Amino acid sequence: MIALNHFNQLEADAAMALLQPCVALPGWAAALVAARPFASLAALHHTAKALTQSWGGAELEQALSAHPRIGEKPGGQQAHAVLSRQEQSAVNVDDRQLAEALRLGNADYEARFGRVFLIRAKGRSAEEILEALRQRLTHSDAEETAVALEQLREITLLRLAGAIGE
Ligand SMILES: NC(=O)NC1=NC(=O)NC1=O
Repeated sequence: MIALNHFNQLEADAAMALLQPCVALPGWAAALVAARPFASLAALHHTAKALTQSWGGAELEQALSAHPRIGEKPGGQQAHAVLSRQEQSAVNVDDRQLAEALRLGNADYEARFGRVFLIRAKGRSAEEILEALRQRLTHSDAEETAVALEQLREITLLRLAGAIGE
């Protein structure tokens, strides 16, 4: 984590590199970097959130390339893989029955919507995630795109909060 005033002063490419693991949408990071300097963390988060409002199906598809399935903790040391593992740390898939239910749920979701099931995993147990997955399977395409985008916004802003602090 770096301080806001340090972020404000970083070279643009270093600032972009810091934001890259938040979401695989370079346009969002570039717009946030261009909006510096920020007078407060609240101003940073206000702008960061505002910049997510224009996201639609295309952005969701692009962003999902950097999100592993729930329950499939990604390998490797790339920043977004490390973050995914941390976010999914509470998803206790040692319970084999639960792990299998998540695996099947992911498969059902992908068959229904044609993309990976995305949920803000931080602070949620595997049971809560499975329940959300089952509930979201009942959504229309439009409803589910909106819900998945909201989860992407939550994950992005949580990662931003982890990258830049006081
Ligand atoms: N498919 C997913 O929902 N992935 C993820 N959710 C998170 O909160 N972090 C992830 O990588």
